[in-house]
Amino acid sequence: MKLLETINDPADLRKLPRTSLTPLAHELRHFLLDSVSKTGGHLSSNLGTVELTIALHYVFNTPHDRIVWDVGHQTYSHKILTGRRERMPTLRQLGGLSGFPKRDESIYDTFGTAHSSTSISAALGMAQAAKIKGEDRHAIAVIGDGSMTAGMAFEALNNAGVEEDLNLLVVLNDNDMSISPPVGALNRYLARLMSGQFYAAAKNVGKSVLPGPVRELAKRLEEHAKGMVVPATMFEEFGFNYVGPIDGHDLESLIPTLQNIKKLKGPQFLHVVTKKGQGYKLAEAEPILYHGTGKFNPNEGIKPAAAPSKVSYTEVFGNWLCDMAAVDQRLVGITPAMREGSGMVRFHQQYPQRYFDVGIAEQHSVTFGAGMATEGMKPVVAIYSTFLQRAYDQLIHDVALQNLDVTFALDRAGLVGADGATHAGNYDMAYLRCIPNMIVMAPSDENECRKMLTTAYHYPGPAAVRYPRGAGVGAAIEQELTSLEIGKGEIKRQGKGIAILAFGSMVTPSVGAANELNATVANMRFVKPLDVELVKRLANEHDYLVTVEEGCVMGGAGSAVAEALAAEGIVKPILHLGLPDQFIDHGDPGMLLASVGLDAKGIAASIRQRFGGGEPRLVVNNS
Ligand SMILES: Cc1ncc(C[n+]2csc(CCOP(=O)(O)OP(=O)(O)O)c2C)c(N)n1
Ligand SMILES: CC(=O)[C@@H](O)[C@H](O)COP(=O)(O)O
Ligand SMILES: [Mg+2]
Repeated sequence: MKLLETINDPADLRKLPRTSLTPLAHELRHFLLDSVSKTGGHLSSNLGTVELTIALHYVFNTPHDRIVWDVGHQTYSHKILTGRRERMPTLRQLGGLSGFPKRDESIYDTFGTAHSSTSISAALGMAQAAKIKGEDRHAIAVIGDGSMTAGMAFEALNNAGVEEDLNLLVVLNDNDMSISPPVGALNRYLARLMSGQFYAAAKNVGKSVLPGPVRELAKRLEEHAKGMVVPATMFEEFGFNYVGPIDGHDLESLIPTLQNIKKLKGPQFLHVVTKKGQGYKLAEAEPILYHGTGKFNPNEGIKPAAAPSKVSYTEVFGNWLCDMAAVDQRLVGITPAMREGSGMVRFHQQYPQRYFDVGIAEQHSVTFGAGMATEGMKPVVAIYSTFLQRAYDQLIHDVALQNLDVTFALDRAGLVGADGATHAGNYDMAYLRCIPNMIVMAPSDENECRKMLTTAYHYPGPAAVRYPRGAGVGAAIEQELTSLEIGKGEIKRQGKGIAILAFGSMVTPSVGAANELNATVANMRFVKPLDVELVKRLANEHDYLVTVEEGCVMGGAGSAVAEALAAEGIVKPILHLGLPDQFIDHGDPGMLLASVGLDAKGIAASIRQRFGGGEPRLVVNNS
């Protein structure tokens, strides 16, 4: 029987002799590769945290001691060791295991994560609560070097370092990578720590656990060896006891170091060095490619896809960015650490001086763009809808209130599929349309996306284009950089009785539904400014109105239509279709949309259910 199969929870792991842990790590890594290659998922980060996960569960008394995993995309080993091994084939699928920690999935998932840089705050909260309640437990935050760049992580360090009697451990998992290569001064600083202070682990742990005279001797020897007094690390200045860097793949250093740290009081900081993709040569060589994978054959590795028939919206944006940059020197492209996902690789290559990866720092990315705009630059902030949530005040206070000319390219708008509720871009239409000065667009196809980006770019104030993950409908894309008339929608299909006012990705399924019902479909294009003339006309010419959007119904584009009707004093039966007031878990995007009635069939069914059944003027199937 394999070692891994004997472990159904960490208590089983803790019964193993130390000598079994290295073979266990080997089995676990093999299992991970095999499993992720069948389901897809975040491979390279998980391969890099195998030993760290084993060591943490081996040394600490989980779940009594709390581990909070930052981002949580590296928790597959943790899931496997905490009773979920057999469910790994369901990873990120409808009804299956989440790709991130979830409190309702396991008692070992102490805190839900997926947006980065929250772990230190959450673990500090847990440690503080334990102190108040008089409970003796450790709280451990495991955070990557990329996630460490976010302001929130430093807010938490600043708060934690003065709490001298808290059992808080921050483990910095430094693999010298974010999704793409890490950026900024922190990365340079960590590299300096790594190059100069490998002896420090022994120093700091030793200092704290050795008796006084021995400690003094050790200190003198160490200073003698270096010929200088070592300056405190930044983390020590924050009030942490800094230990490291140590090799995060060497269980022989990880386990004793953690055992020693466990005995210490007060905020501890352990710096471990790991390799993204460790143990799978292809992922080690190309950690970006293997950061998030689909299914692949592990013997062959990920193969370049045969030329896809449709381009993704991300590519539409990336191509537009390069084309617009070619004709306007003022254009600058900004990404908070999502170069690949946002389609900016080619822009980075072609315009390195005008490309800015600011790290995982969404708030900063927005205000940085605002600053550029004050000087006459034309910033384009490319950001996932879900991550812009982080920068809401910056959007209002720094951009919109000053009516600054910043273009927002909001990728991953709507349901995203395998990443689930944490990454879904469900709220942007609601949270953007209420901000004065903003204009907000949602394309129904790829060509319209390009035109909307141009429209947003030329609009001399804040403007957002929100487009979904993945491919569009396969529309031909014109190469010209042309704008749309602001605030104007179009009739896509003329019918009778029912008018469907559709936004963005919902135009195509609405046409499908309208074909069944002989309804009119309007592609509204603008969430803001809304085409009020079109709304009035549709209301006058039809008996029933339906709004459809891939965004939250509450406060979204449909609400804008209802508000416009009310303002005009028009009373009409109206049905709002969109994402319900609930979080929607991971799964296949098409299935998820169908599950909330946002495919053609579901839209038609909802309309029938609401307006059918004897309503005299409803016209169905009479085309
Ligand atoms: C707030 C936020 N912004 C961006 C992301 C996207 N993202 C997920 S993992 C990741 C890189 C994290 O790097 P690191 O913490 O070093 O972990 P590693 O992947 O190297 O293990 C990024 C940018 C996110 N999850 N949350
Ligand atoms: C963990 C994380 O936040 C990212 O890796 C995210 O999963 C990327 O999503 P996309 O695959 O949509 O770029
Ligand atoms: Mg990293």
